[in-house]
Amino acid sequence: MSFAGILGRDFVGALGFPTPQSSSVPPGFLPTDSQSPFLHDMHGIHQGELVNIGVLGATGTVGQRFIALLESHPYFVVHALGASARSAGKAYSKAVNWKQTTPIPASVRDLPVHACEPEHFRECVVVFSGLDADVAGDIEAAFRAADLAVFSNAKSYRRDPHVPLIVPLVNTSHLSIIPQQRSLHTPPLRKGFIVTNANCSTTGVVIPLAALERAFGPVESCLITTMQAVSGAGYPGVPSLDIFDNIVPYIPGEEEKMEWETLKILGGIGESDAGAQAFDMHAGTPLRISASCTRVPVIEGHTETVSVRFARRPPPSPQQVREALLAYTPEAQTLGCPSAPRHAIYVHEEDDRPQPRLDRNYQQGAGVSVGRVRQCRVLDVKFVVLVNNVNIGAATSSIINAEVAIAKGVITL
Ligand SMILES: NC(=O)C1=CN([C@@H]2O[C@H](COP(=O)(O)OP(=O)(O)OC[C@H]3O[C@@H](n4cnc5c(N)ncnc54)[C@H](OP(=O)(O)O)[C@@H]3O)[C@@H](O)[C@H]2O)C=CC1
Ligand SMILES: N[C@@H](CC(=O)OP(=O)(O)O)C(=O)O
Repeated sequence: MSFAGILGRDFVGALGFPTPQSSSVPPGFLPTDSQSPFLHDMHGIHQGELVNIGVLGATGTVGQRFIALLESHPYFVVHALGASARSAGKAYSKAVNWKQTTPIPASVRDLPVHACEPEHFRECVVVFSGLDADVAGDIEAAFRAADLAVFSNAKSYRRDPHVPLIVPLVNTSHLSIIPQQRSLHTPPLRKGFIVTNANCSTTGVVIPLAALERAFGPVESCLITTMQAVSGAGYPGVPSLDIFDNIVPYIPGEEEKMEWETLKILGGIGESDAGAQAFDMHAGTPLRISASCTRVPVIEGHTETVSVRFARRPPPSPQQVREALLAYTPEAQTLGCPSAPRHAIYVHEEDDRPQPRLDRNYQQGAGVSVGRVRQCRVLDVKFVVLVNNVNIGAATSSIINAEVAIAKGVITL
């Protein structure tokens, strides 16, 4: 663990940004390093410096979570809001059907909601998008063309060969493709780009898979079954008469997304003969994935059962897997990003955890919880993972991605 990690928390704590629950922290895992001379620059931000951000789709499930999470952010300040023509022209508190457990932040209540046009966001450095995927494509392209840094939750650009699909606890190295993305525009963009997050169920599974690949080398096969919360479908989402007392064994497009997104995220970036960068889709050791996705009567938190086979023989034991998950430290954490969880993966020893109601707020929904790590009689090892679909599955991922982009100088202020 570098000293940036602990300084990040001290810096954040000093600014009043909520720190993760210490009761969830595995014993013996906290670094003990002390002060560093680099405190002011380690996030790519000078202490006291603020960054204006905009939220597109600000009235939706993900948009509301952005606003709730950013209320006490140490340097991001919500400056401009956008939504559909139904909401544009109204004060935020009048446009939104607020469903968060904390009140609408006072600084946002009276902000006007604009149409999603770049001219209203000119003073923003970063734009977070929680737009409906039906409209996100054109709107996000217009914002990028206006030289804005866009962090999107929508699926529209995830397959684009020049757009990184980043789960911030896994593949922040993929930000290296941004200069190529900018260069493809005429004239080349100086600041604009699009970074997308993954599907929320993909996010939940790639975090433990990345930890396992780091410790034990490539995973060869993976079988996943999801039990996805209704909030994944936005608001009002699945009708109550369809989901009470029920399980729906189909979520359109979800299984396909999980199966290919995982390959882009866990793959590397290679260089073609012509010198262009390209995602290798886990080509070195092909990873076969089969996902089955279901909708269950849970409000927030997707639960997934995962079975894996490793390329390496003999495979690691369940105990070695537990230790590797617990030890996993993503780059976002070592960079000291304020919204990164202190511990990416909590490993439960209890047989009846994780559970969505009990575990979805682990590390403010920024980490994932794993349990029931055990031998698999068909593949090698199996476990259960719980991911907060609205936090690290959506809004928190975009926020950490933007923090990493600033820390690495991809966004200059
Ligand atoms: N919910 C989740 O757990 C996850 C969601 N996502 C993705 O995030 C995105 C947002 O999802 P979610 O918040 O659930 O969706 P919601 O349906 O709750 O919100 C959609 C937002 O898009 C806005 N919008 C709709 N049409 C237009 C338009 N024509 N022009 C401008 N804005 C428009 C809405 O504004 P208005 O209120 O004015 O209609 C609203 O703010 C989607 O792409 C989704 O696939 C990704 C991962 C997880
Ligand atoms: N489809 C997911 C949420 C979502 O919107 O996914 P995506 O961003 O991949 O369309 C769910 O229902 O839980």
